[in-house]
Amino acid sequence: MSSSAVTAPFNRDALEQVLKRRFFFAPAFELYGGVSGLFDYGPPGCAFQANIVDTWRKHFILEEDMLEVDCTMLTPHEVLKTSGHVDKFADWMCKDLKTGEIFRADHLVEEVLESRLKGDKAARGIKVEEEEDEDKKKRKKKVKEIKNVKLDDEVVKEYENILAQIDGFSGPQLGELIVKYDITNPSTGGKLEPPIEFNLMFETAIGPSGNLKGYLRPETAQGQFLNFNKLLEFNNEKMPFASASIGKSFRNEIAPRAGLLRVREFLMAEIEHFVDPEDKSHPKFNQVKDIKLRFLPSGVQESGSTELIEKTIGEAVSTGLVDNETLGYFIARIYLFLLKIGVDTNRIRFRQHMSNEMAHYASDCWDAELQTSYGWIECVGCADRSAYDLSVHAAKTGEKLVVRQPLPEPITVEKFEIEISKKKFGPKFRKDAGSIEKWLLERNQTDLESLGNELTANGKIVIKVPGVEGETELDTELIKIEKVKRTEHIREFTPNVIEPSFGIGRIIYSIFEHQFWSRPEDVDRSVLSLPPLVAPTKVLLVPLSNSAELKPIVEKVSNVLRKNQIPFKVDDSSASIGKRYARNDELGTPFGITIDFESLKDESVTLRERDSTKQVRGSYEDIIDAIKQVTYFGSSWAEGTAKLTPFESQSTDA
Ligand SMILES: Nc1ncnc2c1ncn2[C@@H]1O[C@H](COP(=O)(O)OP(=O)(O)OP(=O)(O)O)[C@@H](O)[C@H]1O
Repeated sequence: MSSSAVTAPFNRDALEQVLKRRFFFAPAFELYGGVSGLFDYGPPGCAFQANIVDTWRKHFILEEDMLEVDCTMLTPHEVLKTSGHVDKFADWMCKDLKTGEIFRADHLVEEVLESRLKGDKAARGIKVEEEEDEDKKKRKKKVKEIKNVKLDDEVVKEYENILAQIDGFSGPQLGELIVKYDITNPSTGGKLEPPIEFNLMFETAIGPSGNLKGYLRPETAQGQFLNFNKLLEFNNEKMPFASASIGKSFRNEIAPRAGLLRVREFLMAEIEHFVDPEDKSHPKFNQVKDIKLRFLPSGVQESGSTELIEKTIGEAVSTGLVDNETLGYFIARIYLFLLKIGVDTNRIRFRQHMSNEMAHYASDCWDAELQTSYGWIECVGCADRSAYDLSVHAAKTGEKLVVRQPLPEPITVEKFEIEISKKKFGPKFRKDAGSIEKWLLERNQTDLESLGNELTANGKIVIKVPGVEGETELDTELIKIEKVKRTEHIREFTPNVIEPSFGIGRIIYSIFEHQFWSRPEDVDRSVLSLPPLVAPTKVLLVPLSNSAELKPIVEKVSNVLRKNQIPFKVDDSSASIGKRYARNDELGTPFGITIDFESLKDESVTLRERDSTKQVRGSYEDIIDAIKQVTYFGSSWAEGTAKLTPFESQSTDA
């Protein structure tokens, strides 16, 4: 049973208590008061995460023959400068002039406008569903903003319009909104400074001299790009291909919040799929084309709406809503993965980045967002990053990051080429000769055409080379730029990159919310309906009593479970069987095996299913086989246990 089948409203407080009590995760360094945005995973959290990662590896890496790499988290400054992170990986923050309190500007605008809209609804007598978790209650007490004030209809429209596009505003635009709507520190009403940029990377120095500046990586992608040539060679130069990486990333978030949803250190799983820019079709697109998804296109958001459009991924690609087949293929595969690990199908949407939100080099970008009690949360990003990353690293290092493919037929091309008179260059420019030469050789065809035209017209060109003092003048004695005809046998191109990027912690937390419910007969008995495939422990082994007589058969069943590599736990405590099962329902353990005195006679045991509490009986070997079928081979409970005998005579859930 999934939570969607249960009528009781979701109770975040209750979920948080279970997650804490069962040590799925907890604030790190709690003994020292904790540090915002840092969390430790306990045993069930670790096992759940490991199973999700294992499923991810099988679903993506195994399925697509991807090449996994494990690159370092410490990254030199130069790499992240080239990738653009040093200059642009920032969020906008604003400071309360008086108290020094710091807010992330877009989140502040969002929260304040949302709370004003709620107040407006209340004033109009419209019922608003309120989350009543501790965190929110505390904040509500502090937030002076939330008043039941009716707003003008026009203002309501403006607010809704802004909220629909909240991810797309620049810092100065957020500053204007803060002034226009008189947004202040929600807890004190204090005035705020205009938003300023805050770079999210943790800076450090590599080595004892302190001379080599570095950062903890904010994503795993750069290591994959830098190993492109080695990976292409490993792949026998075959295209397209994908690399993948799973590892920690670090972001110094301005205001970590909402538990695992916004943290400062988190596990990422990222794919870089390298594809021919002239052919972004995907050979397996047919397999997914009929999958129906819910889309929130950029145009809809820009018109101030959040209405979802439902269509198949095939239609989305053929109508141009999603830019290309490969991007569409990954969107569908992301969806299937999320379903497999326990995300509720009704609470997934794919939101397109608006043009002002998308990186300038990206050609299309969609986020898989999951609905939680904190709103819609981006859990997977899926972007077509074009040739940006490989191009900038190639330009910086002078190393070609390209694919070379033999052409079926030779072709004749006309190209601008530059000829440098090295004999004259050295003596004339001395130490700068290398930099100037490198700069010239990095020019693309458009640059060369205009430089060539200038050289022909004026007999010289004047250029500014970074790192070379003043301007550099070059005449026809030093360089020639001419259009030449050549026959080419090889096509050389920089691949484009489609990048699905998963935040494992955000997905984990969303699944907790999607699969948490309470038994209708007793609200204090909560269940985490984690799919057997990813549940931390698959089986709870429960001897009916702790009589020594049952020990040998418990040992026997344990050994077979161990031999089959099925994670299990024995609970031979003196608590009632019902209590023992209730504990494990909270841990998401999908199956229970009860061993009783009958088992001594014929080695039969009872198998209980967590969600329905249905039971079947059979030999322990058949029961373990059924567990294997349901857990690892996709059988339903009914299919997996078809050969076993329904067992109803005694309820173990009492
Ligand atoms: N602070 C964070 N805590 C947990 N997960 C994160 C965090 N930042 C990013 N992620 C995860 O990494 C994935 C890829 O990162 P990406 O750079 O696309 O996120 P982002 O657009 O910066 O996220 P946001 O806009 O929410 O800050 C996200 O989809 C998300 O699942």
